Amino acid sequence: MSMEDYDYLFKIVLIGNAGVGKTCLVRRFTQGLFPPGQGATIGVDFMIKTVEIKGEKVKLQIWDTAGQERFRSITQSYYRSANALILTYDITCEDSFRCLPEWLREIEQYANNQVVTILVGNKIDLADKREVLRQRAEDFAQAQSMLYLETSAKESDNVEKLFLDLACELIREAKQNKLDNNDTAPMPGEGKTISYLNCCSLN
Ligand SMILES: Nc1nc2c(ncn2[C@@H]2O[C@H](COP(=O)(O)OP(=O)(O)OP(=O)(O)O)[C@@H](O)[C@H]2O)c(=O)[nH]1
Repeated sequence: MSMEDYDYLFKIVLIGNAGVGKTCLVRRFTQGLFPPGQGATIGVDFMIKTVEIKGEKVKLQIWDTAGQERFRSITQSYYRSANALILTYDITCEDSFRCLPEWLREIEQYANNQVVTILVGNKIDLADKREVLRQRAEDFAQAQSMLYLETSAKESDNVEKLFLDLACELIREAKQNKLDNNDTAPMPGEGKTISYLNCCSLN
């Protein structure tokens, strides 16, 4: 495939506390594996996967950021150009959920105001260790106008759906923006509600 052989190019950035499973989600999606003994990300990693949605080729640039506080100034610089953010927490770790408002402040401060954000509760294979009820997370996501999905990188649960639904939403927005000719682009600081689209759900 040549460099130009795609219809859309989107940048997706994963953020969230250390250890919630961001790298495992990316590796499951891009390489189809669950890496044993995955170490902490240093700074930022980058992977590419091209998918086809309704006959259109969509190239996804996926940026996996380190959750550790000490890398925050590096990772913040990747927010600005993101088309979508995957804000991840671990359903077995209350702390990772409690930190979400802090992450939302980061998004508010550093991301572009058109960014599509999806909240992801990872590690649903560890159901008996769950600390954050699904309803609570759904309510939180809805209050913040975010999409919500629960995944397991380990069991490959909802991982394809996560990235394909996002790609689908980004295509929809790109087409809409073209139609609107940017007349209705939100003003800085104006919130944006995203409707959830299931147009290319796999399950
Ligand atoms: N049971 C289970 N464990 C998972 C899952 N996803 C990730 N893990 C484990 O959680 C730990 C952290 O995973 P990472 O993918 O490195 O987490 P991260 O969010 O990228 O962490 P940082 O790079 O430090 O920000 C590893 O031990 C993984 O094996 C999952 O879906 N289920």
